[in-house]
Amino acid sequence: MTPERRRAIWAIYVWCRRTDELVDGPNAPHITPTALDRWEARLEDLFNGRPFDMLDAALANTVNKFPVNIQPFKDMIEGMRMDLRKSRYKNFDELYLYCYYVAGTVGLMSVPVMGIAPESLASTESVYNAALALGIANQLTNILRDVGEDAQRGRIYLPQDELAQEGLSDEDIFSGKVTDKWRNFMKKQIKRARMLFHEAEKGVKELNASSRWPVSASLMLYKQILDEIEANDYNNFTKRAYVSKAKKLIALPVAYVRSLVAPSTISSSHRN
Ligand SMILES: CC(C)=CCC/C(C)=C/CC/C(C)=C/CC/C(C)=C/[C@@H]1[C@@H](COP(=O)(O)OP(=O)(O)O)[C@]1(C)CC/C=C(\C)CC/C=C(\C)CCC=C(C)C
Ligand SMILES: Nc1ncnc2c1ncn2[C@@H]1O[C@H](COP(=O)(O)OP(=O)(O)OP(=O)(O)O)[C@@H](O)[C@H]1O
Ligand SMILES: [Mn+2]
Repeated sequence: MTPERRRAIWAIYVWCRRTDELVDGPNAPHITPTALDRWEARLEDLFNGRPFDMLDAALANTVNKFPVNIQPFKDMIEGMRMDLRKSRYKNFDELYLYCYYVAGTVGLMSVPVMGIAPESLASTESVYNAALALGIANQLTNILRDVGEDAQRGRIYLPQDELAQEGLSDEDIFSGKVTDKWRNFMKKQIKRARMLFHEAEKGVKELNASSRWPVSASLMLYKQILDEIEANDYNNFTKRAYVSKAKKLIALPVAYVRSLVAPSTISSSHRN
């Protein structure tokens, strides 16, 4: 990315990390909905050019330079409120909403910084849809990787109706035994996450040329966590799926070559 864009993404990353840290970090037990209201007031202040601290100032600078909207930031805070309120999700619709709040929003925050290629003929809406898909896919992957860890905190970020369809209950998650029922359930969840990564891939080539490589690389790296869950024979209860340094290094040149694909132009959109 260009140095300016890189700094902007860094500022967004830091704000997201700090927001997540409120509910997941060492101070989490003291975090009340009121504390999140205060965090939201700070967000509004920095969007109005009145940052509270140095890190807020970095984001204030970013929203000055790029046409970033405040809504996805507010939505992420809403996701943290949701996380404080509930620890079960009835169906995929409910889980999707949570994933939008805490991760789809990251895609919406990033596109105005990454920029859409000036020569792209894709609709703005379709690029945002791809960015949303990448956020949701990442979050679903994060959830599938962390099933055991989350269960230890009493949390199950999986659709209850789909667990039931497979004959699984909360108890099965807490006992953490890899059974055929669990493998079947996991196969379907992995398939859904891969579909969303595929949706996202279509959008990468529409981004500004300098932004394609980092997005393509992070997409490939995160998607590979799904392969590692399979390689662990679906034991995401006691084994943390991770992509080795070697595989990460190999992904970089592959992502680079993919990032050279040109955006859709008149000729390519008329191809079919
Ligand atoms: C057209 C197109 C494809 C555009 C690209 C759009 C784009 C850049 C999308 C980025 C998507 C992305 C990186 C989403 C992050 C999703 C995620 C995993 C969120 C985590 C939430 C909380 O979950 P949980 O508590 O279960 O997780 P932990 O166990 O605590 O990890 C988050 C932690 C929320 C906070 C998110 C971040 C800290 C990541 C922010 C990242 C960026 C701003 C970098 C984006 C840049 C690039 C190059 C991908
Ligand atoms: N540069 C990046 N590209 C793509 N995704 C990223 C990037 N940086 C962070 N993320 C996503 O944001 C999430 C949170 O980032 P973080 O750096 O805190 O890592 P983490 O794996 O969550 O670590 P921890 O287990 O300590 O919370 C990551 O799991 C990953 O999904
Ligand atoms: Mn977290």
